[in-house]
Amino acid sequence: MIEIEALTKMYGSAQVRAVDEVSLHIPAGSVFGFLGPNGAGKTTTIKMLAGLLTPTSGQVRLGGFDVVRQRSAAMAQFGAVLEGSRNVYWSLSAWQNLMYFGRLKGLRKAQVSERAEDLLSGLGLWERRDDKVGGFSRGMQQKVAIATALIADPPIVLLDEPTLGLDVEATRVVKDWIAELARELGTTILLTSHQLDVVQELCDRVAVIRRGRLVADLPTRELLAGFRERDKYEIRIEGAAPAGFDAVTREGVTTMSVRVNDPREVYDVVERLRAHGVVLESLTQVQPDLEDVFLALVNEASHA
Ligand SMILES: Nc1ncnc2c1ncn2[C@@H]1O[C@H](COP(=O)(O)OP(=O)(O)OP(=O)(O)O)[C@@H](O)[C@H]1O
Repeated sequence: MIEIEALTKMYGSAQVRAVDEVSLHIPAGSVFGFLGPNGAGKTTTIKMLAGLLTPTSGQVRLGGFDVVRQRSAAMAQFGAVLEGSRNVYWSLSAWQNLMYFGRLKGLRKAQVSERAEDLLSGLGLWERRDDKVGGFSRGMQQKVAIATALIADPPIVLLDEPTLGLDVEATRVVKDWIAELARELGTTILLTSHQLDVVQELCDRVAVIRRGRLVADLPTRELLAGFRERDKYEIRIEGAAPAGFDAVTREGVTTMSVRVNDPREVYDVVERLRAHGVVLESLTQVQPDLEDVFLALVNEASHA
C-alpha cells in the first residue's frame, strides 16, 4: 500500500512547484499508472517515494511506514527502477549486482542465487551474467535494473519507465511479471510510462499529473468510459460504398465513420445502406484509447 498525502516539492530559489499537493492512495495488489507530459512531476514524485528527495511538505507512507520519519523501515518496503538505470552498479557484473542487492535486502545466498537465475533467464541475460553492466546496451542495463528491483520480492515496486529501450520480447516478459506480481503476490506497483499502450494493458487505475497537479485519478475503465465518443460509430461494409457516403476502402475493406446527434440516427444510416443493397460486416461505437484520453485531459488542463 502506498499513501501519499498533499505531497509538495519546490525546487530552488525560483520556487518551481514541481509537485503540488498531490494525494494518492494505492492499495496492495494494484498496478497504478502515473502519467503526465514531460516535466509534469512524475520523477520528482517517485524520487520522494524512494527517499531520494525530501518533500517540501506532505507525507508518503510505504506499507504504513513514513518515508521521512521511519526511513529504514519504509526503504525495506520497496524495489525501484529509476530513470537512467541508476539503481545498478556499472562496475559489477549482472550476477554480482543481483547478489549484492539481494544480500543487502537480507536474503540468504541460496535464495538470491535461485531468484537471480530466474530473473536473468527470463530477461534473456543468463549468458551475459558475468559481464560488467557498464559494457551492456541501454536495454540490457534496463533489464538488470528491473531484475535488481525485483530480486527480493518487495511488497512495493516503483517503476519509472520500466520498458523504455526494451525489445518486444523483453517488454512482454516485464509486462507479464508486473501483472503476475500484483495478482499472485499482492505486490503494489506504481508505474510511470509514456508508452500508453503498456499502461492501458496493465494498470487498474491511472492518475494524470500536469504541472505538478493531479488532473485525474480514476480506475482505467472509468477513465476510458468517461471519454467514450457517444456520437461516433464505425461501420464496415462489404464492397464499395454507395455514392454520397463518406468511406475509406483499404485492402478490400470499406470503413465509414458516422457522427450522429442521437444514437437512434444510426438506424437511419443502416436503413439507407440496406436500401442500396449494402451488406454490413460490423457496426461499432468508437472507443477511445488511453492516448486519446490522456491528450484530452492534458489539453483540457492547459486551457483551464
Ligand atoms: N533538480 C531540479 N532542480 C530544479 N528543477 C527541477 C529539478 N528536477 C526537476 N525539476 C523541474 O521540476 C519539474 C518536474 O520535473 P520531473 O523530472 O519530475 O518531471 P517528469 O514528469 O518526470 O518529466 P519527464 O516525463 O520529462 O521525465 C520540471 O519543471 C523540471 O524542470
